[in-house]
Amino acid sequence: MSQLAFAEPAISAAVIELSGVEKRFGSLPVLNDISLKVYQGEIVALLGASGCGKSTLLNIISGLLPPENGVITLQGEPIERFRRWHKLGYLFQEDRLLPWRNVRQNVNFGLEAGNLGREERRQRVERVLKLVGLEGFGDAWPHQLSGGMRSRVALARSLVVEPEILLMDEPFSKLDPQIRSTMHDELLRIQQLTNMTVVMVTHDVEEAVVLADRVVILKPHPGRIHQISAVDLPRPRVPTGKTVTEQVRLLRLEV
Ligand SMILES: Nc1ncnc2c1ncn2[C@@H]1O[C@H](COP(=O)(O)OP(=O)(O)OP(=O)(O)O)[C@@H](O)[C@H]1O
Repeated sequence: MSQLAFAEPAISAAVIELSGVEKRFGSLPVLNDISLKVYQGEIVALLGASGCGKSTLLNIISGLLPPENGVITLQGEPIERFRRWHKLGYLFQEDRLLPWRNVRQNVNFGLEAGNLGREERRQRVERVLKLVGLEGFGDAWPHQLSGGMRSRVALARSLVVEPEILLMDEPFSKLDPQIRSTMHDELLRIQQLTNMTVVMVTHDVEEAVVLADRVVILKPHPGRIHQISAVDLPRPRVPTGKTVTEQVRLLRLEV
């Protein structure tokens, strides 16, 4: 792992670029001078102690929350001009499934803000259900599903828009370790297929090392970038493997 602060990969133009981003809530400064570039097909983990502003930063990248200062561009467009509904997927900590809708209808929810025709929507939903391993479960209801399956439905709903950027806020943190690990594999498989750019929030160092190409470590009061580390281990990364354990130890010293 490169311990160089602000290490950046030598690849194409940034898909996400933040420059001098600041955020306050009332008199509380939450983010201070955040500058970061994320490149096509990268998985970047935002890692840090509770309250350091990880979720706030993700919400700013998504355009849900305006910053006080700073510039944000997505694929070179100012964020307010970025056509969010079909380029950006957002996966939350809770699966947020609607209990009165079956699996297919929950996934279709991701498309309802757009202007695709009924047949195109139907095909996309079926395609994405297959992609996440839920083929044949379209008619099931949320209450009939295990935690892992619910998590797959939420992932499908965020992928059905075929996003170029996927933002994830600790989506697997409530799953038990075995299912969590399966979801990590699934995410990596889908990312390889689609070459999506992924920014994920986590407070789990091991999750960051297993999934990310780069780990951005934030420190609190106010939230700021402390270090950016490239994780250049081969995949698949085994959480209990020697190299991963060593990286986890090194990053833990920084968090
Ligand atoms: N809507 C809000 N209004 C006021 N303060 C807020 C709001 N949202 C977040 N904060 C505060 O901003 C700070 C950063 O919160 P944020 O949720 O971004 O941190 P985090 O690193 O994601 O934390 P956690 O790991 O616990 O989810 C915290 O002090 C929090 O209390």
